[in-house]
Amino acid sequence: MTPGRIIFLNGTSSSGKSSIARELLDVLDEGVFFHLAVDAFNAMRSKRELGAAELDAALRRTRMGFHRAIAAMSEVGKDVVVDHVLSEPWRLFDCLTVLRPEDVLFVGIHCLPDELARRELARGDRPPGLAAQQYELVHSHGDYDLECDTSTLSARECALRIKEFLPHRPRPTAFTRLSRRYLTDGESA
Ligand SMILES: Nc1ncnc2c1ncn2[C@@H]1O[C@H](COP(=O)(O)OP(=O)(O)OP(=O)(O)O)[C@@H](O)[C@H]1O
Repeated sequence: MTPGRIIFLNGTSSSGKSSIARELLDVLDEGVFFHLAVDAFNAMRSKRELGAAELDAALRRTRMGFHRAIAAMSEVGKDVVVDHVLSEPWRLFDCLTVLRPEDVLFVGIHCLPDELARRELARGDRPPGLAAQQYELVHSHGDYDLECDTSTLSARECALRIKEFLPHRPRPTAFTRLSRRYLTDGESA
């Protein structure tokens, strides 16, 4: 069975990942893509109050499960658009461990800090300062197949750029280069 393609969108909160993922499902007309969002996985959890340590452990395992769900969908031939925030090094390392690197198109979603703060205030459903706190962390590995800046492009325009790029993605992929750096050569983040 041919593995499904994985379009992996990584950026801070409010950078526009979910908006791009929705547009991608609309514009990608070859194959059937599924949008897998880390937020949606977190929202599946029962709402029982947890202590700080228990919550941390639950969130970590939820993310590990999320990474494996992406791998499982791709393994059974489903194409996926992933919407994630790689704000801790282990999240990227875990993805590098469980996903087939050649199947991943790794897309950095950027947005200027002032615009992120404006969006956070306007949407009102994210704590102020969340995006700023993640800003330096999410792109620290510094390698992508493609990057989009939503300060200047609409979600639709980003989706169209990704669609156009998908058949021409370079080999080795960014995930392959990152696997070599972090898993084979043992570089730390
Ligand atoms: N390209 C864009 N230009 C202007 N506004 C945008 C753009 N993309 C998204 N937005 C707006 O920014 C807000 C956050 O967008 P979205 O939910 O797509 O971000 P996200 O990265 O998925 O955030 P989170 O990780 O917090 O769920 C929304 O109000 C959305 O309408």
